[in-house]
Amino acid sequence: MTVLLGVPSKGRLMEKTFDWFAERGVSLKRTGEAREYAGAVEGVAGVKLVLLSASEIPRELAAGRIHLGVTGSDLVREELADWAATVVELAPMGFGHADLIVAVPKAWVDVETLDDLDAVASAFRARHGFRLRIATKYHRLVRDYLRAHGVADYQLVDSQGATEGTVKNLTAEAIADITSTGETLRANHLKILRDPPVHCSQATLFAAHGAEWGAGADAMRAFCAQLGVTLPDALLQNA
Ligand SMILES: Nc1ncnc2c1ncn2[C@@H]1O[C@H](COP(=O)(O)OP(=O)(O)OP(=O)(O)O)[C@@H](O)[C@H]1O
Ligand SMILES: O=P(O)(O)OC[C@H]1O[C@H](OP(=O)(O)OP(=O)(O)O)[C@H](O)[C@@H]1O
Repeated sequence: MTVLLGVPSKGRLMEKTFDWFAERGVSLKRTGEAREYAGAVEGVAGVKLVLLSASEIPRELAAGRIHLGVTGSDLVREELADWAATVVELAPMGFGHADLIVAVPKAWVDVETLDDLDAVASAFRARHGFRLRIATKYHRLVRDYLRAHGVADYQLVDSQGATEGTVKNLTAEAIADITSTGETLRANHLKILRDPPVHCSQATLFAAHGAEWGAGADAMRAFCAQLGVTLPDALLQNA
């Protein structure tokens, strides 16, 4: 059986993933025509490359359709209800850093922390008759975070992109999104709350608990040894 390795199919995440494996003697390549999602692995036996959208990799791991996957740690936590029981973090990869944060309009001079946001949210509801809206695509992570910090009087509104624009467009009062340079927040007159971020994300190599390893177990052991990655004992116990 072949070990299936899921990797982001485009952009910076794909290129940096290819670099990370190359530094460890494994060559990952896109093959075929420019827009064809086909790939090849050289330098290790019994491993096949599967090119996927970064946001689909958590689901493919959970379904056991791939054995290994590279994606942002934020996406795994957001997409999988019980992520730690479903996948194992084999290696943080040191790129794709982004913080999932909550931000409010810069003009809200009295709001610097989640406690301030909670106070404003209660007042907002009393004044407007509806709950303060926070735009995000990270529903699970943001809901859990706000619950843990005692913020209750809000509603999440879905935003799958250009989230920082929702405040200006009057479809939300605040946002929760990832940021790396902070430029998009600044350009949209938003400021990050002072509390610790919802999550500090980076690209991570994950393995699926529920995948069938079969004869692929030996290839997996050799692959992890080559990558310098520690293989948790529990992972291959059913192989
Ligand atoms: N500005 C950024 N800086 C650093 N990392 C980022 C940035 N934006 C996104 N990321 C990270 O990249 C990952 C998402 O990558 P990407 O947008 O390519 O995935 P995707 O949603 O699957 O894309 P698509 O659906 O268009 O294929 C997330 O883990 C996220 O944290
Ligand atoms: O802090 P910065 O360096 O400005 O980066 C942050 C931006 O990057 C991401 O957007 P992406 O480019 O993935 O597009 P999206 O808005 O469609 O998600 C994120 O959603 C922010 O909008």
